[in-house]
Amino acid sequence: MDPYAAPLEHEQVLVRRGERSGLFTIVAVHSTVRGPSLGGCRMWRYDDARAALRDALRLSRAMTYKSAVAGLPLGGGKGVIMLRPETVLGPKLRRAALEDFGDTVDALGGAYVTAEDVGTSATAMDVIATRTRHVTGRAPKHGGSGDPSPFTALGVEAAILASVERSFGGTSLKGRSVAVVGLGHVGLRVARLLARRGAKLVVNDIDPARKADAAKLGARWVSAAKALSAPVDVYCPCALGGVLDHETVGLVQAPIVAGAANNQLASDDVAELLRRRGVLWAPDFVANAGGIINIAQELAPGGYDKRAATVQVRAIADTLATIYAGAQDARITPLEAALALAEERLAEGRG
Ligand SMILES: NC(=O)c1ccc[n+]([C@@H]2O[C@H](COP(=O)([O-])OP(=O)(O)OC[C@H]3O[C@@H](n4cnc5c(N)ncnc54)[C@H](O)[C@@H]3O)[C@@H](O)[C@H]2O)c1
Repeated sequence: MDPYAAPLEHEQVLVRRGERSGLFTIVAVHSTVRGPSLGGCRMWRYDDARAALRDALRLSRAMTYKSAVAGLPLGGGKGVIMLRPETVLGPKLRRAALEDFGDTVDALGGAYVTAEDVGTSATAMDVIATRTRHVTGRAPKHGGSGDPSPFTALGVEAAILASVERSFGGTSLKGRSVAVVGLGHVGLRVARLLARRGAKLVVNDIDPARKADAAKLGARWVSAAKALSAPVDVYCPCALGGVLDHETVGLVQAPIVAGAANNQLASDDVAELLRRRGVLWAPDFVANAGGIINIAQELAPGGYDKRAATVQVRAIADTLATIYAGAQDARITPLEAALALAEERLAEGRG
């Protein structure tokens, strides 16, 4: 059985071949129960249409849970512009594909609102905005909130503080050690925030060019394998997903895992393996919601307000504390507690 199979429980899935680019654009609207479905537009190479559709289905579902747990008045959706392995993406074709995607978004009449994701940027959102008004994450000069990464990083910091408080009884990071893997847009910012709080850092990135950043932070550079099994207080995955599976979970020495990466668990049952090992895992879709919380502010009646966004992002710590307490009371994993909270909020939306 395909371990990554996506259940079809969506409200709408629209697949269109773009009239300008000839490329397939897909939008999956998982839920609009709490509000318009919001999720990024991924421009990515796929071997076949099934893989592209599966991505849209899985990621849109995850967005429903992420926004519900964060208490946002939003549902979950996701867009995909499907490139073929052989597609040569010059500036003309890129623009044509983004315009085509804009038409697909517009055809949904506001049920889906797009944002940036892997392969797209604030500039891409400006192109999409020539075809539809259902766009967020545009550059600040266009009234948007720009790059979401600083807010995602702030949310991960809040998640780490809540986890440290739960495990050690205080939020001070002085003398605490953290292994950050992936020093990209989010990870490097997280590392900076933690260094400022006095944490000792162990870091890794697949890209050796990041060693200079590590040196500036006074962080110790180790291999990815060493970072995973480092005897630190917190393991903070900020690269790609699937890092914790049935094999790697046994290597984790840190009592806390909290990071930005999406889909950290290769499968949901890994959450129970972590619990049995006494590892506190901050569900990824709770810890990394800072970016979407910030973007949601663009849709607020008064328009984008950075200060309000910051307050809401910091509240990820409170959400996580509630999830941890609920998990302990019910003797379930933080993942199950987070999903239960999401279901509760979805039920409120339906009621
Ligand atoms: N950017 C956001 O606002 C945001 C929001 C929510 C979730 N996320 C998730 O957080 C993660 C990081 O996002 P980002 O925007 O910083 O991406 P990014 O591409 O800027 O950074 C990822 C970093 O990880 C490194 N990397 C990749 N594979 C690696 C590996 N196997 N071992 C070590 N390092 C590796 C890359 O070299 C890069 O420096 C992703 O999983 C993303 O889906 C990001």
